Amino acid sequence: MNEGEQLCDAARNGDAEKLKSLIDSGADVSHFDAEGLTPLMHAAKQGHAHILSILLSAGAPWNALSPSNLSAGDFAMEAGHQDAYELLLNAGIQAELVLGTIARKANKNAESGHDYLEDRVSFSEDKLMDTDSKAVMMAWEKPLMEAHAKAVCSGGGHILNIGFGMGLVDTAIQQYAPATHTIVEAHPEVYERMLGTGWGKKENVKIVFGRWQDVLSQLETYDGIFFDTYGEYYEDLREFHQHLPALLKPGGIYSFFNGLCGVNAFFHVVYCHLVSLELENLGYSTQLIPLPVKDCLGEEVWEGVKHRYWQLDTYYLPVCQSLEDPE
Ligand SMILES: C[S@@+](CC[C@H](N)C(=O)[O-])C[C@H]1O[C@@H](n2cnc3c(N)ncnc32)[C@H](O)[C@@H]1O
Repeated sequence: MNEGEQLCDAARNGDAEKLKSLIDSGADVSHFDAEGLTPLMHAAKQGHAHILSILLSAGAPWNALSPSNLSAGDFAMEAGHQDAYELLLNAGIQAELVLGTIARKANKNAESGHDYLEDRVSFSEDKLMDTDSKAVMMAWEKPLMEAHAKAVCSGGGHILNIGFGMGLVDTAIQQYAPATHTIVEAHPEVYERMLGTGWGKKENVKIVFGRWQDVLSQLETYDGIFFDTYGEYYEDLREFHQHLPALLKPGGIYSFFNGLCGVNAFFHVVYCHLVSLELENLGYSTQLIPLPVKDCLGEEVWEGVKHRYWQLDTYYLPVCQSLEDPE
């Protein structure tokens, strides 16, 4: 048995002494065994929290994935090992807080050669697609969009939505008859379709055509704000959050499409915590309201769609409000 296999064995058996001596002699803590599992995954499956600590301190990656796309945190979560789960969760949050920004920026720069906004899009009854057969927006999200609209319109007044897509959230926002309803949309064809379907003629609607990053000076202050763009990254969402203090009125409600790492349950939890922490640092509390989505997501929903951007059973709808707002 090579050192990597021995490490996996020691992790599985909870044998700290053996594990430490293997690490000291240079065994690779990020080794994948024949099943495609790392020592961290083995320890997580068994709930050996002390082993996880040793491995993480020795540099074991918290976010390695098994062949079935599960991380150590997913294994701990599935087996109900609470201590192990919390340890991995903290490790994930810390790693993303410290190193994530740098890694994500590098990733964004490497991938940003292709600009969605310059591509054609195609509309059908149940989806809006880009040229790469990736879904920009899908009709299964309608109940989610209605819930977002209800949240951001709960105080009435002036509402801002960033990203029109299929107009689902905007249609729902209109039901609340806001005093004004501003929509920012950057894609020329989506914008054209908005005009073609009468959105430009609605009395309380103001359409701002352009990337939100470029039209901030045309925006005012709002009682409710919703953010849901496409072809952007977590860093763009973070950047938008920096502008919240200038855009959201005291007592206002902010929400965003929470598709963060929507294909992996544990990464999703890490990112829900991360975004809540980052919003807290900006002075906002975040409540995550669980909404079951399993029933709206049959196999047929994804027919012809290249990337299943959501694979989880529960959607956590964020409702954010200033921590300092009067009750
Ligand atoms: C996921 S869709 C929004 C779906 C919408 N919430 C709905 O209910 O149908 C994202 C939209 O954001 C637009 N978009 C992408 N990047 C943008 C940006 N930087 N500024 C404004 N809109 C953007 C896209 O063209 C697309 O129409």
